[in-house]
Amino acid sequence: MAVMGDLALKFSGMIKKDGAFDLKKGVFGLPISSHGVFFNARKFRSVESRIGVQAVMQVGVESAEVSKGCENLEGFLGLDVVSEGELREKGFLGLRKTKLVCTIGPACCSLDDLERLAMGGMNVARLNMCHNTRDWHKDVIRKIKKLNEEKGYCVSLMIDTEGCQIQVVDHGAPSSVKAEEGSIWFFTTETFAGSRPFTVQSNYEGFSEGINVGDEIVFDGGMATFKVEEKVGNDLRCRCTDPGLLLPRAKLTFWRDGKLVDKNYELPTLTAKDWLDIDFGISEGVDFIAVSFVNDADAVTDLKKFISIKYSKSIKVLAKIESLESLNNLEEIIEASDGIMIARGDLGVEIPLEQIPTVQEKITYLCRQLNKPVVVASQLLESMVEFPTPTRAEVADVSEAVRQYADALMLSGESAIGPYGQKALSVLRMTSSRMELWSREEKRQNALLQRNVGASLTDQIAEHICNCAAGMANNLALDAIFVYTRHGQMASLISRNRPNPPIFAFTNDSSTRMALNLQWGVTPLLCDLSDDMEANISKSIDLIKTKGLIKKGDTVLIVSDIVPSSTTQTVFQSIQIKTVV
Ligand SMILES: Nc1ncnc2c1ncn2[C@@H]1O[C@H](COP(=O)(O)OP(=O)(O)OP(=O)(O)O)[C@@H](O)[C@H]1O
Ligand SMILES: CC(=O)C(=O)O
Ligand SMILES: [K+]
Ligand SMILES: [Mg+2]
Repeated sequence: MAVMGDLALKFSGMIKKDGAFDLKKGVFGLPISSHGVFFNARKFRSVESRIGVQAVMQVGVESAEVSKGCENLEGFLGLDVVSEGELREKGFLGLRKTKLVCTIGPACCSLDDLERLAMGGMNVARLNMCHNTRDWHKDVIRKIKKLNEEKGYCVSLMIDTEGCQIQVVDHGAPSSVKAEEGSIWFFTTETFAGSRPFTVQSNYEGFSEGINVGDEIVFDGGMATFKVEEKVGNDLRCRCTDPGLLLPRAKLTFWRDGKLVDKNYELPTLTAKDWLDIDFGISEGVDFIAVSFVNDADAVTDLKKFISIKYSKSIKVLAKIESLESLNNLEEIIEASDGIMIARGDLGVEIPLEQIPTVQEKITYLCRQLNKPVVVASQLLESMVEFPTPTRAEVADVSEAVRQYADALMLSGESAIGPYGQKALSVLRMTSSRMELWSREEKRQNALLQRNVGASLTDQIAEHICNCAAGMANNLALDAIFVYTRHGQMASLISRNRPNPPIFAFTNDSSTRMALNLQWGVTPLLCDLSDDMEANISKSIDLIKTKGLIKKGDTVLIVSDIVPSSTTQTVFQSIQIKTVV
């Protein structure tokens, strides 16, 4: 623990221009050298599934591993208590489609608080590694796992890396300083204790490199602005041109002729502390890693390789879109990732605010096209950090994200530090349910076009089956869609069509179940799956009927992509409709 503490401290102090990269190599070098020893079935599947028989063999290896942990699922219907309650109360069409992510912080970290959020519809709990200690995060993770195991909730866990950006060093008190118009300030990397009048210390050694006289320095996307008047060695002498508050850890951006001077790419996406946080998260069993300040696909690809080689397990990697550079490489980043977070907070520091709505719409559209879940994050209900009711504009913003068919919405400070976290969650819940209903009534999903994403024939067949399934379920006004899936691919392909009936995804892989928690309209269930598809179907229908959740006359559409573990059996991709008798 002492080592972790030291590193954390170092990185919140000064970013060395090369130090962080060296450390990253150190962490990464270890698993790379063992490449070839740990062959991972999942990795094989994605690469080799285009080569027929071999793919079946590899999937066979994996399914054998997977079923090891699920031996006692026979006759068990792993439906979470919240979905079950919602289903009983509101029926199939009443199930909420948009998923909800809550950032956990000091205002909601007791077991009771967490349970209230789980009951209120939190699908994913996000831990921002920028704040607090690993022990604090460990405690939250364990509490959530306890709630899942002992009380039947199904809340997935996400860690969000700190990353690094050019910031003002936090000297402790005073918490903020006012800069008056025309006042002269020095920007430096020289370290000093306490605060020094008219001096701002940056955390990045190279902050002034490439910056010219006449350039502007903007605090936190517009809190205050300075014009560079003189370069003095590594320091900058600046005049305040737009007065405002200088907060500790404020983000610094540099502008020339109205355009951002992009210095982010000089910094590593994953610092040494981030790698330690990632190791910590994986060993604590989190389901998602959200990577801050991704600039290109490489950061995501490297991390996914690292996880598959070192841990041989499936942990979903989400790329956070919050830099100008990430917008330039958007499509390759989405393709490389398991999902995207539109991190509007930091994004709004790098691009003009008026561009955020169109950028958001473009990203949500592209993610759906490429079949990757997308989370819309930051300031959705910002006023609720302080007040018990949202502004009308905030409700309109939430509705707009739902109208765009985002998979998930995220609370930040509203749940982490605000006193009205549960209320904010219920505002998200009610607002999204309302917009979902309107979208169904208006038949808006009929206009959704899908891009073909499958490369192999098998993948293309799966995709067409899912598109047809969604169309049939809507046109025939069926009650529910059941999909049997080991890796969640079919469930996500159906979800992509945003169909009216709820999608129940039956899987025997608990990591697939937790990952599907972020997917629009999918209720994941953990159950036993055999190679006998007909037996799987009738058993799950019986179990749901026994619980009184489905009744005689209900009609369900059933989709399956279970690939049998024996190569002598054929791949079972099917679509069928059953009326409950
Ligand atoms: N674990 C925590 N401990 C203390 N404060 C927290 C914690 N998590 C969040 N907060 C507080 O909640 C506020 C909003 O949280 P959040 O983590 O979403 O910040 P953010 O700045 O939007 O995210 P990021 O740092 O990834 O850009 C933060 O300013 C912070 O004060
Ligand atoms: C969520 C986040 O990182 C942001 O909005 O900046
Ligand atoms: K973060
Ligand atoms: Mg951010």
